[in-house]
Amino acid sequence: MIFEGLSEKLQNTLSKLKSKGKLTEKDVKEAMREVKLALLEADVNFKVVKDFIKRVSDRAVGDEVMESLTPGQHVIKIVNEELTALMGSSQSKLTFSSKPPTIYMMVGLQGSGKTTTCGKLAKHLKKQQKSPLLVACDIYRPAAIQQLKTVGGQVDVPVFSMGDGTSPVHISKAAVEHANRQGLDTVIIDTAGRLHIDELLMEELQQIKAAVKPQEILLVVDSMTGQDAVNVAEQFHEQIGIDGVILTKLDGDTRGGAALSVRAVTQKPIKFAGIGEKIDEFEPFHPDRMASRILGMGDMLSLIEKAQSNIDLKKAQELEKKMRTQQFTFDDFLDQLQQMKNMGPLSQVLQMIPGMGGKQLKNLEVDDRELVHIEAIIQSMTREERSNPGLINGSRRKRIAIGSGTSIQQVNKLLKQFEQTRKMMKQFMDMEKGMKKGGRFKMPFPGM
Ligand SMILES: Nc1nc2c(ncn2[C@@H]2O[C@H](COP(=O)(O)OP(=O)(O)OP(=O)(O)O)[C@@H](O)[C@H]2O)c(=O)[nH]1
Repeated sequence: MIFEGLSEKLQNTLSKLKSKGKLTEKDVKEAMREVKLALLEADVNFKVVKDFIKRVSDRAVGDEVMESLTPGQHVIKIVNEELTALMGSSQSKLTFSSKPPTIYMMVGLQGSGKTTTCGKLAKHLKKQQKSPLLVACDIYRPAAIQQLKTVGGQVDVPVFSMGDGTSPVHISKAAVEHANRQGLDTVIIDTAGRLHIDELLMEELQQIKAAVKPQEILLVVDSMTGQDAVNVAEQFHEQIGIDGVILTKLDGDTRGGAALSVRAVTQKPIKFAGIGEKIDEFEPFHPDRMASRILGMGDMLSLIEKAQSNIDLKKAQELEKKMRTQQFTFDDFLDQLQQMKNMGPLSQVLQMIPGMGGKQLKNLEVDDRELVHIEAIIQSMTREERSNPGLINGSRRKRIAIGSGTSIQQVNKLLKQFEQTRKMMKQFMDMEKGMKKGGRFKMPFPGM
């Protein structure tokens, strides 16, 4: 999970301060020592840590404490703001060229996740009503061209390739001409990677850059490599000049060092984060939300955005009506489950809820497999049973358990949970009715 160790340590340290009505200089010093250790252990660049601690300490002593905050909360606020600033303050969006096609040149070491990320970026652009073209310029790794074609197929984006017998400079120029002819407005060039930075690679990248004058050169780095990722970024930037960074594998067991130092070291923004192997597991990088996630303050905004892009509004309205009239059935429940699954693994979704970081999540033991069981149980019910669960007597329960490959206990548990959810919804709806009208965010799925 992203920043798990760092999150836990920072939260522990800062929660000690939270409850204190008054902070002594010693309290702050001690907390900063712990924050420093936590950051170093998370593999954050030493100089970055030093500057960070200095800024936070200066502000903790110098800034006036807001009336509404305790001194402890004030320090947490400063740490949150400084973590955000460290990662770039605000979201840095992709830029587009005024004269299409806009060309993005993707660079990075072998295995960083470049090819996969090209596909993810293409899908992201498609969602913004763009028509991208993927270009296969990695002619050295035997499977790279085929891999890009597969990724292109997955996202339904054309892939331009001239095989491995033509120079990448020539391929990229021809691809831009092709995009022009076909009216494609964005071009994503997948360049070759190497295990280490070498002169030949850099020369080739410089030549492609000179030939197609990309709008942005985006460096793909593997966040699992920590400090190395930052060194790689520094070298790429020195030699070819990059415009932004895409951090991959933030879902892995990363300590977070790369995410926290790459911006400070290169002065180039992190534009996107890869958070899983699947094409959809990709999101714009928001420094403020990431900082709140690290500090266990949750990330409600990302969650709401995810819900908004994955949940069918019309269905949500119908559902609300059903909840009000207590007609919510197992079919609706299944529908909700499926929409929720579209939002990504449950553990990731829950992590965005304030207070759901680290330990709490572990205690919950969220298990996506359980969702699969629930789905199987509902699918083994007849249509009548789904709309009228009261019908499900002992023998029906047995049949459903056998049909879904689960046990009677699991079926019983689900029936009970369903009944509770229904009741809870009723209460929730009644409560809402009693509240004054306003633009509230409606809970999109049951039980949360
Ligand atoms: N967990 C996780 N895996 C990722 C992510 N992005 C890419 N990967 C995986 O990383 C591995 C390497 O990805 P590729 O896209 O083949 O890497 P590449 O950088 O194109 O490699 P070269 O073409 O050799 O330069 C693959 O197994 C991907 O599925 C991510 O965000 N999270």
